[in-house]
Amino acid sequence: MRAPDTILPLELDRVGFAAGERMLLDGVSLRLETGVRTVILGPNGAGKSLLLRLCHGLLAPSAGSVRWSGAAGGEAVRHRQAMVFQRPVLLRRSVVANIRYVLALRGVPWRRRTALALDALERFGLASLAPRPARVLSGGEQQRLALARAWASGPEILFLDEPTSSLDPAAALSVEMAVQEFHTSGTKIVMTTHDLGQARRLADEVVFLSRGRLVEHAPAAEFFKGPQSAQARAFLAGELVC
Ligand SMILES: Nc1ncnc2c1ncn2[C@@H]1O[C@H](COP(=O)(O)OP(=O)(O)OP(=O)(O)O)[C@@H](O)[C@H]1O
Repeated sequence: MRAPDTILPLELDRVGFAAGERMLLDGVSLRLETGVRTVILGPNGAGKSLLLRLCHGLLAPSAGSVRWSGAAGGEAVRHRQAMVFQRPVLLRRSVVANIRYVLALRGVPWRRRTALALDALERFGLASLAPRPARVLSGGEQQRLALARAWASGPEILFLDEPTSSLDPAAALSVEMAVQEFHTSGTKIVMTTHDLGQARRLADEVVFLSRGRLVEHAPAAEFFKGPQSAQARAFLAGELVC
């Protein structure tokens, strides 16, 4: 059961991230609200993954601030988020044990862990694979396991970094359906993708980055119909490559 308070919106205030002399992200101010699916777009190297990692707390900004609403921060905030990567990070354990492990980290009593894990596997069509070693699953199954693991922890916000880029179309579609299921259940979605068809299907709003800067933040329908910036127009036309 989710606590009645919320960690959203997430506010980024003039966030920068530097590597040596190079500003990889610069001056990014952004407010991410609950209820809308946010898709981050931009050419290779624009800073999309960095932005997700900064939001999720895997990296600390070198400038500016990343602030969650109404929550104390630290572990309490981390436990209310989940992140799914392009290639899932799975333990050398069974499918069900991968989920039980995360539940243990979140302090779920051991008696409830198996039932919650099996329920999540069932939801993502993986129940029959529960006893298998996680690492022998196909790429698509591994990604669904990563999603089931995230589901079991009941996140308020789910970050996804190019979750379908190494999957075939059928597996990608099942990931999209899973993302939709999170959204319907009330989890805030923030994802990156290079698949513009997928972005059109999933996005309520688009954050467009280019060369480490936030160029547009707009409702998806507006962005795809008439992007305001030359960079976004070139990107949508397939002309902007960096
Ligand atoms: N920890 C790091 N240290 C130094 N440079 C980094 C680090 N992480 C990313 N970069 C560089 O920062 C830039 C932005 O990287 P990022 O992975 O965020 O881009 P992206 O928009 O996700 O690109 P892609 O679409 O290719 O995945 C790239 O030039 C990358 O090489």
